[in-house]
Amino acid sequence: MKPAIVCFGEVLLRLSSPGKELLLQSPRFDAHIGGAEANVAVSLHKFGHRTRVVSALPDSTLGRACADELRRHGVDTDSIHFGDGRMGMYFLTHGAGHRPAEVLYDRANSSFAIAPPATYDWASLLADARWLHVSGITPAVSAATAEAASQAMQAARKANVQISFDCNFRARLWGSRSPEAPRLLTRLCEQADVIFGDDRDIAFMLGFKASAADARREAADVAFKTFKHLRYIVCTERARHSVDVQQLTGLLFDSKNAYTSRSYPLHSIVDRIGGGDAFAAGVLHGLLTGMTPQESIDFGAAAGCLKHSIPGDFNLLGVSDVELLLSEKGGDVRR
Ligand SMILES: O=C(O)C(=O)C[C@H](O)[C@H](O)COP(=O)(O)O
Repeated sequence: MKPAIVCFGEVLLRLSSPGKELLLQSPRFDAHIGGAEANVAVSLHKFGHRTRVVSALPDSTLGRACADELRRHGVDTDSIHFGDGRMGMYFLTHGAGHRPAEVLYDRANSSFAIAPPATYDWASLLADARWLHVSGITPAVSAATAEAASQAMQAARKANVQISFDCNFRARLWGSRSPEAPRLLTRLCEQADVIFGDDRDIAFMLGFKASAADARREAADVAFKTFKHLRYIVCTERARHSVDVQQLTGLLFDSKNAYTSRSYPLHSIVDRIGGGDAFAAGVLHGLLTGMTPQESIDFGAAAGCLKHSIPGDFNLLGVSDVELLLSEKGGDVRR
């Protein structure tokens, strides 16, 4: 069996208003399953990897249905703990025109938030793993999940499992624990081989202030000096050209070089939630399959761009879909 990619984080139920409506403008919600690490696991499975989500869900119809949905997309859910607490949820209003999208979290005291760190036996959860992926959302959820994330990463390091960490800063989630965020995020980045984060994340964690025009390179240099296991730091750049057209570019830094992807205009966006996770999964697919850094960032940016065309949090597209975009041979209809 192929070695597994383990993703540790909260699985969420998302309730979004239909179309571009405001919440409860009409009395309906669309339901999707999401969560940063689950999104990465699903996308990596679609790219041909064996993926496992480690998490905690309520032992209820909702919790079981969420796990079923992940399993439907090929993710191994056998290590999900079903216990006390409630389903973590978020409400989403899609953005339109000048109105940004809005996320309302409803996940306090969720099963994941209250699960003690000892819920997870990392030595066995990582025994067949080659990679561990965690995001900065996990330590933001609760003190218990921050400790569990740290234990997961330490166990991975000990077992020679590669680690990626997506900073994913969510101010609304940290709430009153915000003063602790830089220290807790730094502690996790110290274990990572690959960090998804930009100069704002590095500045937030390390108090660094960019002086030159190339803030991202400077931030990457600070990160390489601070985090001894770091091999790559990766981020996206989103430029807004007009109300309706944004542009997405991927950037990957190693300790010496910078690699930049093609820039993709993002118009007719169907659903932008999960675009960052699809990008991360695309870059990880590149690194896991021996692509060069340039090929990896190209694949990641194309995957992130394509996710904007898919409703829901998951990028359900496969390698050939991404390759088609990379080849620039895509057209209106594939026949
Ligand atoms: O915010 C959270 O706590 C979540 O986990 C929900 C979202 O599904 C991902 O965060 C998507 O993030 P992007 O890929 O950056 O759009």
